[in-house]
Amino acid sequence: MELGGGIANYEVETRGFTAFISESLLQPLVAMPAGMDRGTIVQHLSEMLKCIWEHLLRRIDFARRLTDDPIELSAREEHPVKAIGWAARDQSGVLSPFKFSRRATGINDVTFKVLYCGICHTDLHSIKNDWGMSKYPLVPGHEVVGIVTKVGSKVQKFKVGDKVGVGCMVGACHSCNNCARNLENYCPKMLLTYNSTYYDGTPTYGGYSNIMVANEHFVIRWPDNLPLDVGAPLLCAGITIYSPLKYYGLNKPDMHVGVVGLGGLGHLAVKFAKAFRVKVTVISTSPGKRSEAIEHLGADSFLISTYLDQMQAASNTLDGIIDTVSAVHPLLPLLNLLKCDGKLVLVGAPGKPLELPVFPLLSGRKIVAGSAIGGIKETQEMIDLAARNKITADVEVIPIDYVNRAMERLAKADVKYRFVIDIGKTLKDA
Ligand SMILES: NC(=O)c1ccc[n+]([C@@H]2O[C@H](COP(=O)([O-])OP(=O)(O)OC[C@H]3O[C@@H](n4cnc5c(N)ncnc54)[C@H](O)[C@@H]3O)[C@@H](O)[C@H]2O)c1
Ligand SMILES: [Zn+2]
Ligand SMILES: [Zn+2]
Repeated sequence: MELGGGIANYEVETRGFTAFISESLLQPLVAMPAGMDRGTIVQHLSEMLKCIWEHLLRRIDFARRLTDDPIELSAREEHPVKAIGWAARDQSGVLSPFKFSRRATGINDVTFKVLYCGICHTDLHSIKNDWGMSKYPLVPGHEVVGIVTKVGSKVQKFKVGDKVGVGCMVGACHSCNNCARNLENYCPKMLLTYNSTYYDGTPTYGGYSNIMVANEHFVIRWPDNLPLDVGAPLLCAGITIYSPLKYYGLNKPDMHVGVVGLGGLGHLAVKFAKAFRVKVTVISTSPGKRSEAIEHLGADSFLISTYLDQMQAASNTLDGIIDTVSAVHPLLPLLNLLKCDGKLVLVGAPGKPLELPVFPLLSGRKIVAGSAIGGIKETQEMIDLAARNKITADVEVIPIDYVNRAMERLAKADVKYRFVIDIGKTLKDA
């Protein structure tokens, strides 16, 4: 079609959308294929554009289906809600103030003011790129609690003023076999609270920030009698040990369970196992943690993993072990503690592979397994159970500007047992 001003333009129409091909775009192509007439070139170009249109439309449809929200393929700068947080910019892991934006509250979204956020060792692995998949700037934090400030028109579970939490996930496909079993945590399309790319193409940012926006499916109702600061770590550390205790049948009162690594996850493993009336042995490299484990946390016994006589005497006594250690460590001493059919469940996530000796597995039909957080339904169940049984984390509440020092101390296991950032009172716009 011929438009005004003497410039030839061509029109391509698909599903109600129209694209114009300008003469200037055509020039380089006209020059290339010798002997091809202008009409054929336009035809090829039209086909190409149609393909691109179809592809884009399919992506938009897909994103809409997933969230049921009106999706805009917007750049991150275009999000309307101004947010502040602390981000790592590279694998030095140093965190510093960061301005960014969050999407407006979609029809299925809950927006909340963040009050507290726990510091998980995963945050430390992530800012340091221990697993080789960190994208910067990276705003960590997946033990996020606060108060709802806005809800979308289709939101059913929440209203303004409610206390809520968000853990490690903010998206899943809702149609795969794992989602159908309430195991969004094992959905191949699961989106993490930070370091993932959301359906609109923007990065997800975690809870070391003043505002969160999340689809209500991924928001946890907060029980009235559960304090926010000591409850926040349940959203990752709590569910990460609760889920395998249940799934691997280690929550029966006649069981004897070992807990390896008495940190954020480990101390909650002891508390939940005791709530299940399970016998608990803590296995640690630090003799100094004995009285803490037994007198304070209620463990029944304590082993030092490097004391061979103690470990030998305890061999063949445990039904299962929850291993929360964040660094490479030997598995052989742990496998020897298991009874026949015993299960060693790894939840710690060291950056390098562990060595797995096979003979101790064969001789006792033992199992080495893994587990990652838990589904949303199970997380809600765990939070409600924790509130009923008054299970909370032992925390050191810190201001946001202490976060880099806290990371250094966490790397040395110098915290009892979880740092929690007081975001509400200490994160201010500079
Ligand atoms: N599977 C999951 O879904 C999931 C969820 C949360 C955290 N994690 C991972 O679990 C691990 C623990 O997280 P956390 O927040 O409890 O960390 P943490 O630092 O609070 O606790 C780790 C514990 O491991 C001990 N430890 C460290 N190196 C050791 C070694 N070489 N030998 C023996 N003990 C050692 C420390 O003393 C500490 O007590 C991390 O790797 C984290 O990324 C996994
Ligand atoms: Zn975590
Ligand atoms: Zn899925």
